[in-house]
Amino acid sequence: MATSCATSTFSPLLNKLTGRTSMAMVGLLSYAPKTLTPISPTRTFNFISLSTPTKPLKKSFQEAVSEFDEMVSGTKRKYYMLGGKGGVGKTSCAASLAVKFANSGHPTLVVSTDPAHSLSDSFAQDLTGGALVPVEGPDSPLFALEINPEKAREEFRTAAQNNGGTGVKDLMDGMGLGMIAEQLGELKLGELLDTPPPGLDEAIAISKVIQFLDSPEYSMFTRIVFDTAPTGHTLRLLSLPDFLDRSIGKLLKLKQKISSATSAIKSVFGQEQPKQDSTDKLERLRERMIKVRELFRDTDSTEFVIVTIPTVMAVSESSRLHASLMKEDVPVKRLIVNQILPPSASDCKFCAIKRKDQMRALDMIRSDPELTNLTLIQAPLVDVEIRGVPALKFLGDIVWK
Ligand SMILES: Nc1ncnc2c1ncn2[C@@H]1O[C@H](COP(=O)(O)OP(=O)(O)OP(=O)(O)O)[C@@H](O)[C@H]1O
Repeated sequence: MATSCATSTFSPLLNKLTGRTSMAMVGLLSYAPKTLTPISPTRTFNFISLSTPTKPLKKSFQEAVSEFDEMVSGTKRKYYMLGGKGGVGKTSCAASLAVKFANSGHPTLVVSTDPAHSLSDSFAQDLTGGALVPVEGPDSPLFALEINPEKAREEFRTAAQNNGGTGVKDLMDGMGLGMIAEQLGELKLGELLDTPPPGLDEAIAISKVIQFLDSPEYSMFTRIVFDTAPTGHTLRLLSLPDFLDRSIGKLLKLKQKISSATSAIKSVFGQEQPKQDSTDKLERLRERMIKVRELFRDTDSTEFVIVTIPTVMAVSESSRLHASLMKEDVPVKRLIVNQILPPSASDCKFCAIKRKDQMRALDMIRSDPELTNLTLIQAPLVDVEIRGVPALKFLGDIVWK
């Protein structure tokens, strides 16, 4: 008997047909447009059964559990960074993890450092503004924060310029020391300031969170979940703290040289000393960058969770991401494979072909030397958009077990 792929009303029938009782199974892909009903706490969500895989799977994959007990245990603060290719479901998985932590008793903070924020969309709540916003719904406090990358970038630019960029060059030019400034040109400071390297905004966003976390307002949070920017950004971010550390170090050294070279002139002409305040600001930024680097590598408190989908392209990118994370000594244990289709029990050719492709991608993961040892978490493709706390709770209860 043929079953349709168009609606979710077939679940009981399909379960009967397949003899499956553990999970409701729904049709996934409809060629007809589908009207989404608004999400309410009473809404029943359906998802895809994966209880009949086509091939025997290795233990961790078969169980498909994230070992959430380990993630939730202890009150010492832990950081989870979710990252992967664009559009694979990083935000949905990060937000669902944050909801799950909060419902498990952890005061939780979820932070978006992706310049293209989608946390507000995911929680169906306005979280913009760069300040902590309480998320309504979970049992324990859950706050969200979308960092404004433009603001963060501006902060760096101002601090750096006050300390050794154009400000210094102008000062030196004004004192007839332009030659020295040119000789120092090889430091490429102007370039750094005028065109900040990609990933800078995210690095500053994370460093900002670290700065916040020292304040009493943030001390209650025992779980911090980062929804990070897509892979390319994350990779650049990883090498960025070192780069910035070096660059800011150069700026500070340059400033030292300049202040000693010009001190005599300044005393003659009565020029103002550059403000100590801005040097402190730059020095603090440098220290925070070092903390970001340390945080990313701290196996006791931090874990990077890779999110992917079962396509050859996404798996290849995840493999490269994992290799880069390993190279940078960033701890990774789990890989979420999101949006998995069910075995095709219907006569829907599209679903069958799509599923076959996905199985090939899953085989790739199993044989990929970079990914094979990770705990693989299967997240099904659900038949509604994951939006709002009830939907995130639903997804979280499937993914984080
Ligand atoms: N398991 C799932 N089942 C159904 N829809 C999903 C699932 N996971 C994610 N989605 C949907 O896919 C879309 C993209 O998800 P999301 O925003 O979480 O991805 P992302 O990786 O954070 O994207 P970006 O890289 O653009 O930030 C959203 O509409 C989300 O609701």
